[in-house]
Amino acid sequence: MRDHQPQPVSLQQARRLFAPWLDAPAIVLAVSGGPDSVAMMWLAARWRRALKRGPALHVVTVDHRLRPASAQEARAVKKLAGELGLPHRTLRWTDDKPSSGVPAAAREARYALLAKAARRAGASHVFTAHTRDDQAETVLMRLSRGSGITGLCAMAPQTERDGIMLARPLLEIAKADLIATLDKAAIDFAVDPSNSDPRFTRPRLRRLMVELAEEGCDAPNLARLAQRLRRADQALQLMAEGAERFLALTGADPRDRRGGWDAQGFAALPAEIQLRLLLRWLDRVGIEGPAELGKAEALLAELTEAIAASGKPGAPRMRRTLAGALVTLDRGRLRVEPAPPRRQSGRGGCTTS
Ligand SMILES: Nc1ncnc2c1ncn2[C@@H]1O[C@H](COP(=O)(O)OP(=O)(O)OP(=O)(O)O)[C@@H](O)[C@H]1O
Repeated sequence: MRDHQPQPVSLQQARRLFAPWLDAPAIVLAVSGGPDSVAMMWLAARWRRALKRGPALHVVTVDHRLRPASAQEARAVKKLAGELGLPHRTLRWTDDKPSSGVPAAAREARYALLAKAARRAGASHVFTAHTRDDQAETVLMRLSRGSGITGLCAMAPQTERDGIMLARPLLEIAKADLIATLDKAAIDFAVDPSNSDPRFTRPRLRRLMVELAEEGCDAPNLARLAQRLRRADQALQLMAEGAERFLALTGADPRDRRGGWDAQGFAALPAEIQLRLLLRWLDRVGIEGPAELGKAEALLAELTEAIAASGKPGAPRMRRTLAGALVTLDRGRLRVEPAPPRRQSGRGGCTTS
């Protein structure tokens, strides 16, 4: 294992990290009171002060009211934001809490509140303080669920939600460096006990990572894997778009009853591109949300066999439903259409989903 010697993040480094957002009109900093987001607030405030121009910064804390200390933590963030000359708002999660899946519901509510706060502040972006360690944990979590290439890309540096860009400027920074930054500046932060509660997956993975790191499977390597896969994923996505335009030349779009793609042309594409096209059309046409990767792979394997056999006499037609879409192979044409409504009883016999 290569030991990482924690280093405070310098102003010069902060300038490089935040530079892509220099021309944003305003930015909401999502600050929970934990070390990562407090360090982000401190660094962004120094960056903004040194610039003497750039986006207006607004600090927002969401009080989920799940722990007795949460209101006090929000007040501590407000106090520090004030000392740094930044406006601060606390938004409370007032919805009824679900009986299960509280962390996921809290996350969903948090992002909705942050997007609302951004719109109100005229901000184009919300910054969260996800670190390289969070990225590595996400990769491990996805690995343990058998994710494919796209899933293993883990968190993107920037994504869009409800017209607001969610940016993660610290995704390449080690958590230990952010803590060293706060230590050096003598700034206090909150410690959320649920971050080490073994009932949750992430804390368990965090513990596991200490052992994995001994074998070289450490946060820098896992985060690097995510970065490399993101590059590959983007390239494959472009190839899939090109292949789709090419297939469109061989027939109408796959929803068209009289058209559809030329099945042999589809089968000649690399398997990964076929899979991406299938997933894309299932998503566009189906009404049940994205198809599961494993199910789409199984369907593609069946299609590949059926297309190979389709030139032979007596080759059967193929009809399968998945994720609310109907995939058919008939007389050399491949179609993906909305699935007809399901029959209440009886044996349909052609359902893959
Ligand atoms: N209650 C909250 N209010 C505002 N922003 C939050 C809140 N919880 C999380 N965030 C944002 O989402 C990011 C990731 O959340 P996560 O739960 O992983 O971090 P955390 O445990 O709150 O600690 P830290 O602040 O050290 O990241 C945070 O860095 C922060 O930017």
